[in-house]
Amino acid sequence: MITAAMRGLERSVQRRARITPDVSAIGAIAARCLVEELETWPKPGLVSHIDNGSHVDMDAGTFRRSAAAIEPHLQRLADAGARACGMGRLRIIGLEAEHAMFVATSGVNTHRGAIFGLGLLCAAAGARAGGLVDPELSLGEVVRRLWSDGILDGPVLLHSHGSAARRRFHAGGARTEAANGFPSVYRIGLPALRRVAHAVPEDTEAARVEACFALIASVEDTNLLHRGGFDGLRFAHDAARCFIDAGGVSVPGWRTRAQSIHDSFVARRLSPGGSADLLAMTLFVDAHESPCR
Ligand SMILES: CC(C)(COP(=O)(O)OP(=O)(O)OC[C@H]1O[C@@H](n2cnc3c(N)ncnc32)[C@H](O[C@H]2O[C@H](COP(=O)(O)OP(=O)(O)OP(=O)(O)O)[C@@H](O)[C@H]2O)[C@@H]1O)[C@@H](O)C(=O)NCCC(=O)NCCS
Ligand SMILES: Nc1ncnc2[nH]cnc12
Repeated sequence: MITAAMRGLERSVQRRARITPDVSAIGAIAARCLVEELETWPKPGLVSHIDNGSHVDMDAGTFRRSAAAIEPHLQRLADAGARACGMGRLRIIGLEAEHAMFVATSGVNTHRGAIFGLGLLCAAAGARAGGLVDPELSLGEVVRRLWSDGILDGPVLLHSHGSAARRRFHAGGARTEAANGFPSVYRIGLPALRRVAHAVPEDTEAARVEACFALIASVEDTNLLHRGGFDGLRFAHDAARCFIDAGGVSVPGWRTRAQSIHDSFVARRLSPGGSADLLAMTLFVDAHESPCR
């Protein structure tokens, strides 16, 4: 006999199933988002399946190998989230993922920022799929509630380009973004992605390009600071903002304009790697929180 309580449980499980995939699928979804980020063009200064942007030491193959190598670790982070692990355990898995990335790329840093941010979102998706948190909470909010103290108290990398840029320019970088629940994803990336996905559903790449430019226009990207200082960051913000304010991908000829901005970043050796990571995170959150998928 089905009781009212069982019916209520069934309804709540169905509602969660609509927005929460199986824990075992989370790593594969995350890796797919990394590949979708790569296969987005034009992305100012960044590597894609079309060209290497402002980079001489990596290409699309390097990024594909990196994404494949870190996928099992992204899944381990999801499993750890489902087991209610704390930041100490997540950090150990994150460092093992970084090691796997460096082995796969022969020492090139392709995805350190993505391992950190996307990894935390995978752990949050695991916690949500495992029923440890309110299923209505966004993934960013789960990260903020469960791990923000551990994120901010974690050991500082003394020798990364990012930490040098943060010391010199007092930028917040990847940790601040994560500890605050990924405001750039929720306030900038997702609205831009969904605006275009709604208007032009057949061109998913256009939606990713719009989200990428919107992110570059506002993120305090430590990679841009590392390569171009304040002037480089300002140039990137202004160029991307100009593209979005002129109508972005809704205006005919947008690809040519986007390509010329891409060329102007390459001419200055600028690379917004943090915004690329945030694009992958935007795609991941969209895959988990879009009610109609
Ligand atoms: C906590 C860490 C993230 C520490 O890293 P770091 O001290 O370096 O901190 P950040 O500068 O804040 O950023 C780290 C990377 O995050 C990306 N990023 C930059 N700005 C932002 C931002 N505003 N918001 C979010 N994310 C951001 C960016 O990653 C991308 O760039 C990388 C390429 O960098 P690099 O090699 O330096 O640059 P190149 O230009 O290629 O070098 P050259 O050619 O000039 O030589 C690439 O990885 C992209 O992903 C920042 O680099 C974290 O690393 C840490 O502590 N990890 C330990 C594990 C852990 O705690 N994990 C938690 C659970 S998963
Ligand atoms: N496509 C890309 N190009 C350069 N740096 C990146 N970091 C993450 N994705 C990137």
